[in-house]
Amino acid sequence: MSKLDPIREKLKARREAWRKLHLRDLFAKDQQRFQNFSARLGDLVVDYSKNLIEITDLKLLHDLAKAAEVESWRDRLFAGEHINTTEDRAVLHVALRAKGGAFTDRGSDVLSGIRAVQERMRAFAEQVRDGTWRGATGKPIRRVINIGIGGSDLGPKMVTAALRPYRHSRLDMHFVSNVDLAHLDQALKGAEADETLFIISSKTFTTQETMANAMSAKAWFSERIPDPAAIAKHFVAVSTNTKGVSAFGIDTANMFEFWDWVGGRYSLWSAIGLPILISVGWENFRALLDGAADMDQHFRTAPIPENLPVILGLLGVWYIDFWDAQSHAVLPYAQDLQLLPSYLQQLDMESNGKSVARNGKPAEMPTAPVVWGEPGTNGQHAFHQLLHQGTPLIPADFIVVAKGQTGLGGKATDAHQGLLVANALAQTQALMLGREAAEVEAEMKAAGADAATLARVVPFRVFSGNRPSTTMLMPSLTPWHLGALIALYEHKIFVQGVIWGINSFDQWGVELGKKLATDILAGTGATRDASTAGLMALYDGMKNSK
Ligand SMILES: O=P(O)(O)OC[C@H]1O[C@H](O)[C@H](O)[C@@H](O)[C@@H]1O
Repeated sequence: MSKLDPIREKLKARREAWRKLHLRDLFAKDQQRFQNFSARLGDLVVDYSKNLIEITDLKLLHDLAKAAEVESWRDRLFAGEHINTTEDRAVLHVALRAKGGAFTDRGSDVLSGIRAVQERMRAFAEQVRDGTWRGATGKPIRRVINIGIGGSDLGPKMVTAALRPYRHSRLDMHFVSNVDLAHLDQALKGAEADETLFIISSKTFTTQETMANAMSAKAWFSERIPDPAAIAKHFVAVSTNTKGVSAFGIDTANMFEFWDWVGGRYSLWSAIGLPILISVGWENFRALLDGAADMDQHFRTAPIPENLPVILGLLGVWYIDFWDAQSHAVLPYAQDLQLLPSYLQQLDMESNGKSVARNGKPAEMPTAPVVWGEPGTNGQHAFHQLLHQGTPLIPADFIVVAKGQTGLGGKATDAHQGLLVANALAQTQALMLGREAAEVEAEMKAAGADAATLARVVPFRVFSGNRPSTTMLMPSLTPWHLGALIALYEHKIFVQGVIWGINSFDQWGVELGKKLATDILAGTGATRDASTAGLMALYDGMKNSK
């Protein structure tokens, strides 16, 4: 029996008690509910009062965190212990953004290496930005194409998109991840070889898709500029694999290094962030790191009841383990955060999408949810129907930014932003309050509806309410706020991994498919089962048909 079990039993009982509770009543009863159930880091405010919790529930959840030793696991992470046991690695992405302090792996300092690479990245990015980095024909770079996948794509792509107003106007940023050649084709459309910089980003420098895209990019480039010496001006690499980079034909002088203690999905703070740095410049990149560093410090020092990542982690555990929630919606009310949900899909689902605990036994409780979402208000006109009236319980994060960043300025920005924020708040209110039959009836009667119409329509216009949401509010989407927000999710996911007793930092689940794809390419894979054999035969026919 786990020492968490007695607390879990109490939480189960509380979940039963909730069958008679409604958030509408709790808000009516407690004028302080917002103050009691919100926390902040600086001006990043997290309002979790519209969640299905009372003080009793929160206290039990805090007990759960304590019993799972969240604080000691957190300290082990920051101390550089090899908590990624299956790969025997430290988990030190926090060192990449640290403002100072001491971070070691196997007793050696890691900060000096981080600073040295940051200096090289900064110098290189500065040259690309100010135009002193010249291409093969002496022109400055206009297009940057990052070739990478998973963690070597999603983080830099999401952040570069989110920091749109901070981007360098001459530099057009593209991200190619899919091995479908259509993706590279799109990025190369209209590109001039002598004005294009390719960043080949791969921790391992063996990832099939990235290597295939990098080879094709090199072939495209060499067709246009056959001089082998030109490669050094147009191709740089970001990797932990020096040999692989040299073998590919990139001068290691043009390689930006990182280390095995940086997990792919936690790597945007490392040299993998080079496209971000090139696009927004050092000051803004450093502000992004600072936001994350400040969240790290908060995570390290804030007591559990005020600790944002712990609070969010516990709320997720509450819904997944005790309310049978299977998904979690991320709804940024900021178009520039449109890629945040897909970024968080990898962060959360690749970290905690596991069913074997650290001790090699089956996990005791359900683990990571399906993470999904779209920017508001778009989602309201698509899937919010299900959030409001569907059968599953879907906790949702609403990310709200007070000031818009359109650059159009003036009244238009204010008017649009007013609409956007009103919609975000209205959604959380509607989910929480719901709408009872009596209210619907009264409104319809006042509008002149007869008894037959009421009978036909009222049940369909009822909203149960009592549907949980968390609102994260910030003044504007600055690099600092974005850094803090990403680190908040990183640590939330870590807290959940600790409570579920799983290692959030390996990803064995992605291996089998890679191996089988290799077998299928080699022609040995189709013999394993009739479905694959049948599909292969059809595929062979289709690809050869005229
Ligand atoms: O950076 P790379 O070594 O090319 O890896 C790219 C990605 O592919 C792997 O399969 C993992 O699932 C990801 O965690 C990783 O980010």
